[in-house]
Amino acid sequence: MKMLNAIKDFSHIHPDTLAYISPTEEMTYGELWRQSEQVAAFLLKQNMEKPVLVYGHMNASMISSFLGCIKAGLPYIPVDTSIPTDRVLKIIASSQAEMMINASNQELMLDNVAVSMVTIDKIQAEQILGIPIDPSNWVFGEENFYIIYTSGSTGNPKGVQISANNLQSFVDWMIADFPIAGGLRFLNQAPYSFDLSVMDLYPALASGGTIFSITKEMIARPKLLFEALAISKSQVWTSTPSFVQMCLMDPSFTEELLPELSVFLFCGEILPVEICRQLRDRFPKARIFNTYGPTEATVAVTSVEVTAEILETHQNLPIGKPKGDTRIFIVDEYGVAVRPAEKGEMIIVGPSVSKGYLGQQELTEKSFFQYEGEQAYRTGDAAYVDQDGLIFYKGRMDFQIKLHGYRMELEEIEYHMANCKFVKSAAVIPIYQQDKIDYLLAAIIPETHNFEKEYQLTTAIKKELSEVMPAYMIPRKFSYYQELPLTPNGKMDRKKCKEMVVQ
Ligand SMILES: Nc1ncnc2c1ncn2[C@@H]1O[C@H](COP(=O)(O)OP(=O)(O)OP(=O)(O)O)[C@@H](O)[C@H]1O
Repeated sequence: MKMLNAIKDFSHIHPDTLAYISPTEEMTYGELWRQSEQVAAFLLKQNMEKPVLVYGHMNASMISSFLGCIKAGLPYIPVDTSIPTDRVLKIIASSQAEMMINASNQELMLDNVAVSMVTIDKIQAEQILGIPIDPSNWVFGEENFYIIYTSGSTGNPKGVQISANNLQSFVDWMIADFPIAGGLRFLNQAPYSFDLSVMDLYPALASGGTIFSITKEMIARPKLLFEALAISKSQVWTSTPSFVQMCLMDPSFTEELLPELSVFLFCGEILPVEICRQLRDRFPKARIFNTYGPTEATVAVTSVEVTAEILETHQNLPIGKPKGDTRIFIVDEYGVAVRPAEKGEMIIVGPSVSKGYLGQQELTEKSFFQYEGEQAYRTGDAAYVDQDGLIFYKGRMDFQIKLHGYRMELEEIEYHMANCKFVKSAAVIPIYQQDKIDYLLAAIIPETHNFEKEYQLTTAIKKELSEVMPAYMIPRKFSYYQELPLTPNGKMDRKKCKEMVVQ
């Protein structure tokens, strides 16, 4: 595989360059290559065929374990320590994994499970023969490189299989179409079980860059987070919009904190215009990109640079245009292409589309198909294309709700709310009575304001909303909070928001 060969060459020429830094650990390219050889040799000795679970949270040895699995011809499944045990068990059952590498410093107790656990220390302590690993063992072509589990609407995790070819197509695009020169520092916010992390991990390693990780403990304690950012020397920022929004709440989140930052890459959620305006003010030298994609098409497949002109001319930011090797069609409910500017479901066709969900034939057939000899995926995301060929995301089809007979999208309401003068961030929650939605409730982090009473603030927000949306879409009740919960992946946690507001 081209990418793995690039990492190999770089490790041999620059063994002392840092591949990975966290405030508690460092790992050079030489060490990364050596440790991954040991992991591979250990795995080859076990003579296994099933994917290998790699458990941990932002540990350097997670990365050497990933590469070790790949060199042994086995795909890996990243499992972050924040994933509840019950879900880990479901992932083990679904993947039929026989081995778990524990790269964390904490023990994981799994009862009655036929999976062998091994720590990195144990692997390193073994006398292992067979190094260097012959590249003929490496994962290759359509073979699976990693399997990332997404939650799926049923609550049962779905294992998205990403092949070496899928990943290579993504990495080639990142390096060719984004300002990612060799040897940059990449900030890593997303845990490895979330595919947004792939956006920093592999472009960094494939270009001789360095990954700087921030842990969930830091994210939970802004003081630690800002101390880490201050020493990170980050040049490429990759995160969800929700995460950067949290950072923007602190006035010290400016160019002075991160003087070398040159690129912001966003993915995973709607990127509000207001966030980009603030970023342009605070980081005037940095370029901002909005990218879009589902895990099923390898992280991201569209992109747009959010320039001053785009910001001036758009109230809703586009998600951009597809990468060169990929086509996106917008189709109606019968699968027929809609007319230009009409809304429909996005279908992604191209070499980074996954072969499907591991061991779930029926689910795979529902969402994946072949189109003109290429793999295609029904995203479940609504969108339209404007006359310049820019795609605009219009929410998830399954976030569509019906209230008093009107069909509407919760994300669209949230989007308009986030653009209101007095709103920093908002989640819109449908409140049910029996099986029917009774009304909508908005959970809001307000901007600083001078209203004496909350109802005055509510009136002002409702007035602003009435200028951009019909009355039936405006939430009936408003609640105000200091912060709204995020998922471990850094996206807005709608489930927790709901629990919070209906208490
Ligand atoms: N730039 C973007 N703007 C708006 N929405 C986006 C953007 N990028 C991604 N998304 C949304 O995120 C979805 C992909 O996210 P991901 O593959 O992580 O799965 P998820 O459904 O968010 O999470 P999970 O299935 O694990 O609960 C896309 O289908 C889309 O709805």
